[in-house]
This record gives sequence, structure tokens and C-alpha cells, in this order.
Amino acid sequence: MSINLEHISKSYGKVEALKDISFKVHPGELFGLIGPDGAGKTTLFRILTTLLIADEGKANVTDFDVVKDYKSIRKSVGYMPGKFSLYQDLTVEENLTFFATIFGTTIEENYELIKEIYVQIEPFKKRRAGKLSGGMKQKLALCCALIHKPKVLFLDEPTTGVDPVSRKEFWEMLKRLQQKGITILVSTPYMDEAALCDRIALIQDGEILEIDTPINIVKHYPKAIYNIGSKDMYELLQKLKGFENTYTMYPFGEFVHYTDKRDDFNPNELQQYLEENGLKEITIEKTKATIEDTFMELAK
Ligand SMILES: Nc1ncnc2c1ncn2[C@@H]1O[C@H](COP(=O)(O)OP(=O)(O)OP(=O)(O)O)[C@@H](O)[C@H]1O
Repeated sequence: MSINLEHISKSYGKVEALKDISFKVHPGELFGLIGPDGAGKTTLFRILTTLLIADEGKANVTDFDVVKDYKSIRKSVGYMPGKFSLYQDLTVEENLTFFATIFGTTIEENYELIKEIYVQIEPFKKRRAGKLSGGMKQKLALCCALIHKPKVLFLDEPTTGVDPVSRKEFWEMLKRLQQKGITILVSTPYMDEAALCDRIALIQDGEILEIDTPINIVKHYPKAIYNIGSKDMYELLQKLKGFENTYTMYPFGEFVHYTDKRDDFNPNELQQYLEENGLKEITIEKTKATIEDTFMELAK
């Protein structure tokens, strides 16, 4: 097993950041930790990368114990922390050389692994890291996390604050790294990125809500879900809030995702209610649940 957690708990004073967390990540898997701010993702990463000790439970990374074998783990994993971790005053090249040196290696020795990513930032190699764009910083941080050829890669919210094009490119890079045999644990608050993982764990308030493949997670969604559209979104939300049979409703792109309390829900009845309440250009269409819908349902 590449990563194995058994009953891990961690508190900061009265705040229970992680409550009895157990799961496994298989070798070569791209595993996502999906949850909002404060869910406990960073705490989990810090425990697995040996920077923090859990109060209870045990964890292994590549067969090494996170407490007893911390030195071995540090040699065999790469960690890209959530907050920008590079030296802002060093250039791109200097940052990379620095990380290579502390792992007792050189850029040349491991160039093959980072090449594809590094060529994209090479034109800026004399630029200070602090002066790079968000997407460029992220690519440099990934190169630094890979410079010692880790077996397991930990990426804490690597795409937060990065533009959509760079986010897409980043996930394509992760897929290619996975094909090279690297096990990846990645956290993200973006539900669309969750669908790109082999398996995901939905996490909230230090607890795992569900673990499965993205496809199975949405299959478990218990209700029929509808896209409701109208010219006036604000009014639509207000009127749905006042409708006695509304079970859940929340904005989803240009629509509201709606579920009804009843199993024999008739969309025509809702259409009539909304029309009687002055709404115009109403559309009601059945849609498929997304990971976000499942998360909202489980987190209720
Ligand atoms: N050093 C600390 N001292 C006290 N409380 C902390 C500390 N670090 C984290 N917490 C609290 O523990 C909980 C989990 O935080 P954590 O940073 O692990 O979550 P997260 O999912 O990574 O969220 P974020 O993306 O906001 O960092 C939060 O309630 C947070 O406020």
C-alpha cells in the first residue's frame, strides 16, 4: 500500500481538525481529498509528510511509519504545500538548484522527470520566483517537489488561485506523472477537479463523508435532481425557498439545482407555482447529480 491511515485524530486545543480518519491509497493511484476550507486537508498532509504528529492512530507512507521512519519518508516523498513555498528572492533556476541540493541530487540527474514541466518555465529561469504568475509559480513548485524523483507526491490545493487554462494543464501533467508510476494524493476545493481522480474522499469538519470513485459517488445520490432556470435568478431562489415541497435548492451555474421532498414530484405543478408568483421564462429539466450535489447532500 502506498499510503495507509488508521484511526488518525488530531486536535489543536479544542478544535478537532481530524476525527478518526482511515483510508488507503493504492500504488500508482491518483487520489483526491475533496473538501472546503478548514476541512482538515492540510493537517492530514502535514501528518503524512512527517511535519506534524497525530494525537491518535497510525499512518504509513510507502511502508514506512510516519513517526518511526520519518527520515525515510522525507527522502521518498514530494510535498507541494498549499501556500506558496518557494524562495521569492531566488530565481527559477536557483530555487530548483536549491531543492536539488538539499536532496543531494542535481537538476541534470533528474531532468527527464521534470522536463515536460520545466520547459514551460525555462524561458523565465532568470526571473525571481516572486515575480512569476500564479500558474508559473505552481509549475516551479511542482518541479521542486519532483526534483528527487519521489515515489509519492503530496499536493495541497495546487490549483487554488490559478487560472482555468493553467488548472487544466496542471491536471494533464498530473496524469502524465501518474503514468510514470508516481502515487499522487491531491487536495482541492474544486468539485470539477474531483472527477479527474481515480478515487476521492469527501472530507468535512475533520471527518470523511464518503470514499469511492467519482462515478460511484454520484451514483449514490438519493434523489431526482432538476435544473431550474428563469430570467430572474434572485426571485427564483426566493420563491423556491418559500415553496413548501422544496427539499434542497442552490445556485449551480446559470440554473438552480432543485430536489423535491416528494417521490412523486410533478414539475408542472412547480412550474405553475412559479408562474403564479410572477416568474418568467421558467425552464425545469431533469439533470444528473454532480459530485458537488453529493457533497452538499452528505454535508447536510
Ligand atoms: N495551528 C493551528 N492552530 C489552531 N487551529 C488550527 C491550526 N491549524 C489548523 N487549525 C484548525 O484546524 C481545522 C483544520 O484546518 P486545516 O488547515 O487542516 O484545513 P484545510 O482543509 O487544509 O483548510 P484550508 O484550506 O483553509 O487550510 C480548521 O478549523 C483550522 O482553523
